[in-house]
Amino acid sequence: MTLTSAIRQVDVTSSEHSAIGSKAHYRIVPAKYPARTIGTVFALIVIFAILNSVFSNPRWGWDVFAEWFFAEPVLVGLGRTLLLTFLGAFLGFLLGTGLALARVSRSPLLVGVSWTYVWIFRSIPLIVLLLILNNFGYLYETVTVGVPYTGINFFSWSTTQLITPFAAAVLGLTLNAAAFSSEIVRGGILSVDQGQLEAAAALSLPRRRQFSRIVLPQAMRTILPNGFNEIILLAKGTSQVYILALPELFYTIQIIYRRNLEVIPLLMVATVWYLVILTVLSLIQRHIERHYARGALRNPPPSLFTNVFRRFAGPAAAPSPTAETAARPVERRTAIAPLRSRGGAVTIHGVSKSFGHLKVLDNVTLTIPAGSVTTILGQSGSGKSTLLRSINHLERVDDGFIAIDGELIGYRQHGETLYELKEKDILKRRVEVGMVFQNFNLFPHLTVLENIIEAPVAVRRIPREQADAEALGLLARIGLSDKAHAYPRQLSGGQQQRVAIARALALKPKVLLFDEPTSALDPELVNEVLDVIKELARSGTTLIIVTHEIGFAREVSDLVVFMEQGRILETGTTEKVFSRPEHPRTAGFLAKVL
Ligand SMILES: Nc1ncnc2c1ncn2[C@@H]1O[C@H](COP(=O)(O)OP(=O)(O)OP(=O)(O)O)[C@@H](O)[C@H]1O
Repeated sequence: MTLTSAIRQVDVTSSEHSAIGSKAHYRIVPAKYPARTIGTVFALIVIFAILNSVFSNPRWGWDVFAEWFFAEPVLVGLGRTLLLTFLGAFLGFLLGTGLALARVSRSPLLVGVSWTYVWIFRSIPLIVLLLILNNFGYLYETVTVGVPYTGINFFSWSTTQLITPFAAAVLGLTLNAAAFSSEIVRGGILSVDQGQLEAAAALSLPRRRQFSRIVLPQAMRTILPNGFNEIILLAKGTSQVYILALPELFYTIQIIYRRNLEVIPLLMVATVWYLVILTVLSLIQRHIERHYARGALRNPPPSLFTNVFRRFAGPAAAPSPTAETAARPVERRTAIAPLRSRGGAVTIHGVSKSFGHLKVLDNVTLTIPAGSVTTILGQSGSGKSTLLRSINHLERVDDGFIAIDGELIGYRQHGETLYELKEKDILKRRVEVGMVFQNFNLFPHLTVLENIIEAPVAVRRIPREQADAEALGLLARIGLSDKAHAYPRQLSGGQQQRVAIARALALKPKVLLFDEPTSALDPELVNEVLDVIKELARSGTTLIIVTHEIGFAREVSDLVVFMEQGRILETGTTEKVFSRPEHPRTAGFLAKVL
């Protein structure tokens, strides 16, 4: 194509555009999909043919169906099916959750017990298990509670009286469901990102709270679809208790059709009741899944209720969030006032750490003055992050110790010996050290405000109103007041990292650790985070920053540490390290990056 023809073509296109732009309203004709229309018509014909055949064929016996559908014995059987399903699912998931926790615990004994349980009970067919439990009285005539091997007994029952057919059914269904649900719950726990646990631990949340508030709600997204599958299988599986002559829904139906020989209509009674049970379970599942989907999607689809409301009220009735946000004035950040009068002094003494044969920290000794800003520089893999994570004991060191204001993190000293603290005591000491991660590690199922107040409320026991007020103050300082009720996935990377900084600050730590806070950000978002850290540098809190942003390190640091192969090669003021590096490796590194 020549240049003139190209220009002519552009002219034609732009004149077409201006013709389109001149008219106010157009009729929009939707695209046509003939194959889709033919498919829909075919499906309607097939559905009509099936329904017509089902309702016009007298052998289906719909009159008998109507007679028995609400009959008392059927409803009693249905009630028993529902009770067995509820008890089996509830107790099964309770036991299954315990087994899953045992399986992911650090105790080899608990792991072994859980693994063996799942291995045995997933192998035994339910029907066999039910029969064994029903015949337990043959194996053990009495069940006794007492002190073993002493002859001291408190209670004694006859096994056949204790394990009735109903108890055997509940026990069998529970033991069976527990084995399967344990794997479902374990799958859910494993699906939660490791960073979430680290962030919860860095915020000093107690173990139980880490599980109930952070891990479980996120694991539920994975647990729920499989879990409801298991409950639905259980609801249908209850029909196997017919082997114990227990008249649940299906067994009742069998008794009736053996008497009146109306097999098909009565099987339809059972089928329709099972359909009703499954429909109700599916609706419950949908509702619970929506609850646990909080924050999982950037733009969650509206609920069924909202859809119906919008249809009747018209689109204008729903407020437009974009209009609302647009109307808000652009917020300006206010300077970050000192959060505490004095940061903590950090003493790192003779710290070494290996991963297998790889020595990652080699006899590191460093003193960081209270209220100072220290940046740790060095090539990739030199041990910077490991040193930082050792300061708040996220990484356990092999040798040496780290203290904040003279108080050891992770250990108790007695004479020449250091005793490692229990996890709950480590969590208490960790409150003094905040941490901001490279990948933010915000809790995606909690709003920005909930992320920030989680630790102050759970760890420092600050009343909710006060925690909210302080969190809103922090959000104003980082210029994100209007995002208090947004979920992390609805924020940009830079905004997420600013919230992560606010979350760490909310505990008012003496020392704040930054692990490459900008390396997961697009270049244009880096400055907004660095600006917040610069403000913080004047706040009195001790900051220790691992970063590859050399210009920023030069501007903000009081102390610069250069690491290589797990050792500190050089430490000094910014002026000294950047202008007159002593070690040739430091000079080489700076020459490369500056
Ligand atoms: N959990 C672990 N298991 C085994 N090796 C590890 C583990 N964590 C870190 N390492 C290794 O330890 C060394 C130091 O890692 P570290 O993350 O501290 O380096 P870094 O200086 O922070 O690097 P970067 O700048 O690339 O983040 C690396 O060789 C790394 O592969």
